[in-house]
Amino acid sequence: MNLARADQVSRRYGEVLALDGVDLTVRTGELVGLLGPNGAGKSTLINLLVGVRRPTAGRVELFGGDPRDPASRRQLGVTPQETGLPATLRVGEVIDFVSRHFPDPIPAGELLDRFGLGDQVKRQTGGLSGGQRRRLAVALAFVGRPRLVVLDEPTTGLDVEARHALWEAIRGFHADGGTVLLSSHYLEEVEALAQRVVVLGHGRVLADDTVEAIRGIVGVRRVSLVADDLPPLPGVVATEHAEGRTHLLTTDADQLVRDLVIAGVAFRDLEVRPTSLEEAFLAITAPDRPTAAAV
Ligand SMILES: Nc1ncnc2c1ncn2[C@@H]1O[C@H](COP(=O)(O)OP(=O)(O)OP(=O)(O)O)[C@@H](O)[C@H]1O
Repeated sequence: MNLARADQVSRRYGEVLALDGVDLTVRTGELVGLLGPNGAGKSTLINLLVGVRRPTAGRVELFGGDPRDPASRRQLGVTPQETGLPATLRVGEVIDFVSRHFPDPIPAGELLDRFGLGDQVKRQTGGLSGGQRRRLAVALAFVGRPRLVVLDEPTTGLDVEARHALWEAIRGFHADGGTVLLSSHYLEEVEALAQRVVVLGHGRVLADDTVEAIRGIVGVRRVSLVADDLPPLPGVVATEHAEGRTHLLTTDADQLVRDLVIAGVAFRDLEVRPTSLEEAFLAITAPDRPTAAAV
């Protein structure tokens, strides 16, 4: 069953086209990562799917209905990117307040243990660390035993330990049959959690595939050098020329450098560095861009 669906969805904010013809389907039992650089449109897509905003064009569905209809959101848990907790309320009181909205909430103690906050129940939220506050905000999405949880950059600002505690909680929910859509800047986070990855860039879906397939694409490196003439080189997925340098995008930089040496290329100023997600995707998905030509 489709729990959330976007069908040719666009969203404009004045001059900015934040989403441009996006298709996305989240099915029961999936753990889907939404990956993309700043401004790619991740939060906008999430806000449309959970009914906070309306699309400019296209259709959005949640549990088969309109996300803006409260009835469609009964089995949904959400943690937005920015959250605010009343500073003077205690952790237990916040959970109690949210729990009262649901017929069968998870007991506060159990929820807090799951999120590594078991000893914080009596603390005022204003006295929590930033990481503890974020974990509480994420935990609140799970209070009502939702079928679908949507988390917008759940681990931003968390240290490694807190991040891993949160990953465990998300994995536990998924292992019990829960469905998750989470956005992230971090490939590492999506790799650790998701089976399927949807990559957004400039408001478009650049890829929608398994983690393995996406890793293959974003594992691209940039071998950059100055050379007068280059022979055809195996393993180069795109070539760019800029400011007198040639940039070769490849999935195996070591082999490419060996091939350059074997071919006797008189290169100078060699640099090897990872491509950003955005660079890799733009290079691979838009081979007819003026600066990138598939070899
Ligand atoms: N309320 C708004 N008013 C005007 N422009 C907006 C608004 N919300 C988002 N945008 C613009 O829409 C585009 C997509 O933003 P969005 O927040 O969806 O991206 P994102 O992928 O979630 O980015 P980030 O990773 O930085 O959170 C950006 O250009 C952003 O500036």
